[in-house]
Amino acid sequence: MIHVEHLTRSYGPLKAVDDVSFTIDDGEIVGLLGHNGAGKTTIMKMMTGFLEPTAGTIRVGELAMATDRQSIQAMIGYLPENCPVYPEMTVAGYLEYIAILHGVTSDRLGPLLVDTLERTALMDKAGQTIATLSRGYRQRVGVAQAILHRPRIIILDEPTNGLDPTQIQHMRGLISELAKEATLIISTHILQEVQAVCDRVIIIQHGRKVLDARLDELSAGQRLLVTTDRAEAGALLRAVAGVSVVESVASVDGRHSFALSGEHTAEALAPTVASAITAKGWPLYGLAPETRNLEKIFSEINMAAGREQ
Ligand SMILES: Nc1ncnc2c1ncn2[C@@H]1O[C@H](COP(=O)(O)OP(=O)(O)OP(=O)(O)O)[C@@H](O)[C@H]1O
Repeated sequence: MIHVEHLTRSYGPLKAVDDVSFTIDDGEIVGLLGHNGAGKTTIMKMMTGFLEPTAGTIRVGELAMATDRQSIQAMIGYLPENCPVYPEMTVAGYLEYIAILHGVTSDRLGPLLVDTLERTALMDKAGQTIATLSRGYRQRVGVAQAILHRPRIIILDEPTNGLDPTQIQHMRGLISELAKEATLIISTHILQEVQAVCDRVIIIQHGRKVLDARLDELSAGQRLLVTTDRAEAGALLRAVAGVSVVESVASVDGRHSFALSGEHTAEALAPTVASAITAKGWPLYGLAPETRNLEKIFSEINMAAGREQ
């Protein structure tokens, strides 16, 4: 379990991270989502113990970053932004060097290396100099060095940045594999990335946490969407018991859709609304809870931020 409490980091007058708190359970895949400059990298650098917070605390289990930094770092695998690797070394040479830095003993070195090269599909590049690898393969080397010592927590800063669609697919597959055995925290400014691999999202905007939700909660029903062929259905729906707001949301090809909300959930409203429409003899083309997807929330948050500025 990772506890981040009131985390704040200033660079001179700029508050890059501003009073951010969250808890991450073992085994979760959490996406830190935000635009460039939102503060994601700064949060990750503090979570990996490479940057001191201006205020706030980070705890991993019973350990506190302020007092047990090295023990926490031994549990973490970190792919920093832009994947810094030594280009003049071979893939295997570099990974061996990283293993030694992690204190891996010589008897464990061989099996760990082979396993890591296999998991990251780098086996046939093991003897190749890193400088001669494509961006996608270099990124895999970055992930390989992060997972080499079998960390319980893996923190990847923009792991798909600069990759082509095939490489992105491979990286997503690798992330899903890694998630079977570790807690994963991934930063990205790409919404689809979160939707593809994460089970929870934390949106960061101007250094502040503006949303923290599980993706399955975000797709839970909210308003009830009703579609019939009568524009005047709005008035009828307003009179249905339990409905307090009716918004006309679409009129296409003679079909009119309304979004209803009120004191009851969309599911609870549905039977009464269906009866009201069918009692009139009107066709009911659609009756379903509206899904509040991440895309909509992200754009609402961005629009709100635009109004603030
Ligand atoms: N060492 C530094 N000195 C001064 N300002 C910094 C420093 N590092 C980051 N910043 C500023 O802090 C803010 C947050 O940066 P950060 O790199 O954490 O954001 P980010 O969300 O990771 O963005 P990106 O996706 O572009 O990496 C930005 O305004 C950035 O310019």
